[in-house]
Amino acid sequence: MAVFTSVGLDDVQPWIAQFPLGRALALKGIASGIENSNFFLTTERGEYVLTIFENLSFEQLPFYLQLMRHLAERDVAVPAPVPNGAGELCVPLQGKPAAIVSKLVGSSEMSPAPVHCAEVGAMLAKMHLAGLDFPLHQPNLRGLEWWHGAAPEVLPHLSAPEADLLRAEMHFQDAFHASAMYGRLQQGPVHADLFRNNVMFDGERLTGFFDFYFAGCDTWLFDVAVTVNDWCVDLATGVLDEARVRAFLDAYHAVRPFTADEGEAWQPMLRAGALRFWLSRLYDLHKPREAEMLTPHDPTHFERILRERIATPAPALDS
Ligand SMILES: Nc1ncnc2c1ncn2[C@@H]1O[C@H](COP(=O)(O)OP(=O)(O)O)[C@@H](O)[C@H]1O
Ligand SMILES: N[C@@H](CCOP(=O)(O)O)C(=O)O
Repeated sequence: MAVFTSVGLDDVQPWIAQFPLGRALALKGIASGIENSNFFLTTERGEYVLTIFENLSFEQLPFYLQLMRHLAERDVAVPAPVPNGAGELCVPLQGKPAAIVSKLVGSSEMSPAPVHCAEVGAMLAKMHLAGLDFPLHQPNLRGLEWWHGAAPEVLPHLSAPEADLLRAEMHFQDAFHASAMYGRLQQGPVHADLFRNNVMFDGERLTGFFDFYFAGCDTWLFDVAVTVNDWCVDLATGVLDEARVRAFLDAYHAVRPFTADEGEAWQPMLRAGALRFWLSRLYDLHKPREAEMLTPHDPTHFERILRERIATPAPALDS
């Protein structure tokens, strides 16, 4: 259940008058999701999604909402936030920040084939290029610095082999992030959490990326690695499916060619993408936030992926 703040049509009616959407006709809570309260909202002007943010503050939201607006204006398939009459994208509802965005058609593709991976790869490259002139900056808040804060907190909860892996990978990633080659990688706004459940498909047609609330500025290749580690993986073993990886990378490369530095950084970056989610899942399991709402995801899935990426080279990038 993912409606943490309950709102009814009567609460929304006076509030929605500030938006150019006409009257609210229906409001229905959305069951999935773990961070925010989401509702399908029907108004006289069409179908929207209303989100009440449970953990993010008014100060944090402009980066995410402005980024979505920027991308939507450049034809990237993302929900477009609707400004109110004063041009604000985020306004209080029940004392919490809230926003209305356009509703994407379709549903998540949880068993992707190469054709779906190609769609995601091409749209991700388009998104990276469209973000080049986005003026706001926020670092990836789940990047190397966060890993250094989280690792000592989770280490006491790990078995000896897990602790050895975590220490060794942190050491490896420190060296990778400090390298001249890493410093030359193209950076910009990235989604940073583009898992299967954060993309909509209508059949084989991608209709949008959503859930931008882990977005930040980081290397484009990190975004590619995070996405490939989810979309192209055999969920039971963590092994990459070559056909899906090739479809994804070829489609990305056709829109935004990979560089030679990215080719060199690819294997360590896949490990970085696995470490990031192993760590955050460990952290959520052992150090739950006070406002934690649902059962945390299984960390061993990403431990398996990390071990697999260390043991077996992934298909190479073209450059
Ligand atoms: N713009 C949108 N268009 C259509 N459905 C959406 C949109 N945004 C969210 N949803 C639906 O709401 C669900 C929860 O959204 P999500 O952003 O993943 O929540 P949370 O941030 O709480 O994890 C999604 O699985 C999707 O079904
Ligand atoms: N994708 C992350 C968790 C973030 O949850 P989301 O529903 O907001 O995408 C993970 O799998 O650990």
